[in-house]
Amino acid sequence: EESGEQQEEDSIKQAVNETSETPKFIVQGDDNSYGFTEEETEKIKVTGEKFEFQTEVSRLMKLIINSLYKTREIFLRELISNASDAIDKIRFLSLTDPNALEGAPTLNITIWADKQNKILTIADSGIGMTKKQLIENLGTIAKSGTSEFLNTFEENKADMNLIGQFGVGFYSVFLVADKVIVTTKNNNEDKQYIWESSAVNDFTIAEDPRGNTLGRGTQIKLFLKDDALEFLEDSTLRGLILKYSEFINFPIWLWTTQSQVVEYKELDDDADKKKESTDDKKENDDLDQPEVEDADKPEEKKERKTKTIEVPGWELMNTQKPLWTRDPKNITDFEYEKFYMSFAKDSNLPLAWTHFKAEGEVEFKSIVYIPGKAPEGLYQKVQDFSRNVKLFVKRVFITDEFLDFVPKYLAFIRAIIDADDLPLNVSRETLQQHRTLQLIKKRVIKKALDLITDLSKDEEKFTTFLSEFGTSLKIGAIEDNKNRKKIAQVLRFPSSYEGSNSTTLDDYISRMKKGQDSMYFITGASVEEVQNSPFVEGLVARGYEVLYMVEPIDEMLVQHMPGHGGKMFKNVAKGEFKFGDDDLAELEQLKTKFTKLIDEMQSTLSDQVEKIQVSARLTTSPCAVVATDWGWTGHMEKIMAAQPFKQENPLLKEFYAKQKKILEINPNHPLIIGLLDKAENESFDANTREMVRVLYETTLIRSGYSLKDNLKYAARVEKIIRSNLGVDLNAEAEVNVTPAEEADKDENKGKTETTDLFEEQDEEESDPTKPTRDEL
Ligand SMILES: Nc1ncnc2c1ncn2[C@@H]1O[C@H](COP(=O)(O)OP(=O)(O)OP(=O)(O)O)[C@@H](O)[C@H]1O
Repeated sequence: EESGEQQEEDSIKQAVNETSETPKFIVQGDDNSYGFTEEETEKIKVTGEKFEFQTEVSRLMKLIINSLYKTREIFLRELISNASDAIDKIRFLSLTDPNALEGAPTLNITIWADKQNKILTIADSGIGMTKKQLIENLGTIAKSGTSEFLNTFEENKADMNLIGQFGVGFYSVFLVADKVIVTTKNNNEDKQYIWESSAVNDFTIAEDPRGNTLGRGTQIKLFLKDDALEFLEDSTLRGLILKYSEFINFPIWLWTTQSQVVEYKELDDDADKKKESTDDKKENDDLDQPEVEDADKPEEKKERKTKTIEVPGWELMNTQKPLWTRDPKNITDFEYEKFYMSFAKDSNLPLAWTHFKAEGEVEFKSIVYIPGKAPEGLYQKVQDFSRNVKLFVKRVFITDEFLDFVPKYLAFIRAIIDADDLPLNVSRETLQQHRTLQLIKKRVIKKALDLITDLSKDEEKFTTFLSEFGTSLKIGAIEDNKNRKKIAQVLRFPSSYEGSNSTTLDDYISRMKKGQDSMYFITGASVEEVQNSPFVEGLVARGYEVLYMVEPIDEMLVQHMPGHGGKMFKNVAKGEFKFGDDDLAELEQLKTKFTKLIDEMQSTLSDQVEKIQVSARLTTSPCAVVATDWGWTGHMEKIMAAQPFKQENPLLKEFYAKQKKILEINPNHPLIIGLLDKAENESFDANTREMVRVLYETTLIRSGYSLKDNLKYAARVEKIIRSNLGVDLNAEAEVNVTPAEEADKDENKGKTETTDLFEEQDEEESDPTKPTRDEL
């Protein structure tokens, strides 16, 4: 194990050494600083082509320029992240093209501040951009949803921190700079180009008059605003780079001035000369200390002295040992959280994670995260691929453009995968089909589900999880045959059990009553609706528990997942319903007792009802409408009515809608007993039949169905009210309305509000008790 770790360590070191060569020494004011002679500046002016920014970009720039955003330092995070992406890209190309790195063999990011000219420069030896890419990448925003983002931004000053997530990170440079020059060189073009903008409506692109100075890569110069000069300070930059670049896999070098204590031998007669040539303050500080020692050791006085000098040079800011390659034992939660926020570009903390090393059939290291919040549009397909999984091979970033690496229902997880056994010399497409990758997928899915199962043991966290990703989990139970059982174990539903707002299916099963062979459930729009449903009352009264499936997806879930733990689901609003054997015998007796009534009712409702039967499920309601085992419940009917289903499959819809229903009657309800009386006494007259129809339609409503003909129902109810009040059934309301007159076309002409007012005043004036206008 240990030697494995050592090997690992060595191979990382090797990987880093390949790329961590110190950048060349720079001198303030040379090419690396302002960079252009007057002549060159003139040439750029003459040859530069002007381009308009896309409208969205201009809108965004305005927002950024006028923003009083407090943490404008994020611009550095965005630039470092772009630089790192650009190096990832060229490194990936170099795997198949050995010449790709030739132009600039050292892969790194360099940052330096030119205090004199107030310029901050960030450079990388990444892939660089061609002229066409410059125009596209730094002039337009391709990402969908940008307009919506800008709208919310303009309206309520949304969090500027989100800028990176919208693929517009580059433009954040205008938070701190009023002019930006981007110099870039890509292998596919001989020329090096200069992009320049002062954040107005346009930008210019010109060929670099200095020629190819970069070799390859991109250099971004920010001409800092006067209120942003803090970003030239070593200490500020050092702090920010440490904060934002901790997980960048390439060396980041900062040009700093470091204090160094140096020892030197002093010869008596040289001492004074030296003193003059160095900085006063430093010299005094340094020379004070040794003097004490000098008294003790007079003979060394002339020999050794130390002093502090300021040495400019490149300082390496990061260690680049990727977090996933480290031993989980030595990684704190805080580090995992920071890493997540950095690689997932999420400003929310992750909810949970698992860090593992897969061995055996396939070997890889991985960290799988569950985010704290569901990303926007989780269920809408905005891109063909999702960027939720980042694949590395031996720490080289390969791709995050996977076509469904994980099944859609797990699309919310974020993962880093670093494999050792994938071939690097194949295209990304071929790679996606590779057997090893298929094995990796399987492992990652299993780990993600294990993580969810573990999380389900933490009540608080799991509640958050379900409110964010509960629907995803149910989609999983519907779509993923192989993992359905595992997913079903963590599903939760509200139920009638002591007002429980969530129970697992296993817990439900453990509470099932003697002789109960299935898990009772009802679907509906809300817990309030279903718990008062006639279908639930009898069961709850008998002490049975009913699961409340109140999410739209639940109907589909029970269709695809017919049961769990050896028990089937049973929709209490559907099909036959029987309890124990005692109940059965009693039902048989009741059936005989109610035959007459059932026959009468059946003949009344023959066009709508397939069957009428004595109910075992009702207690307080007189009756209920039950769907056949293969028919739709009222809730399902409503869901289907809301679907654009009609166009897709009109025949199927009609088939279901025409399914006749079952009417169950409650043998203990006084209304039913009253009707039985009528049936037995041969007094089931037209009036009674009408009542039966109203009773049936009212029951339809109570059972969650909608009526086929609301007007007919209303007319029937009115008839009953009339006969109860003793009002003539045919008496009509006296219609006594004055028809509106045709407007006289001339009447209103020229009449304005002022003339109306005058008329009123004139009337008032004619009152003799009131003073006249003149008197006033
Ligand atoms: N240093 C760079 N080297 C090469 N290309 C770059 C560099 N910086 C930016 N780009 C190009 O410009 C594009 C736009 O950059 P921007 O930061 O605005 O968005 P993004 O990087 O695509 O999205 P995000 O900010 O979410 O990472 C990038 O996609 C990339 O193609």
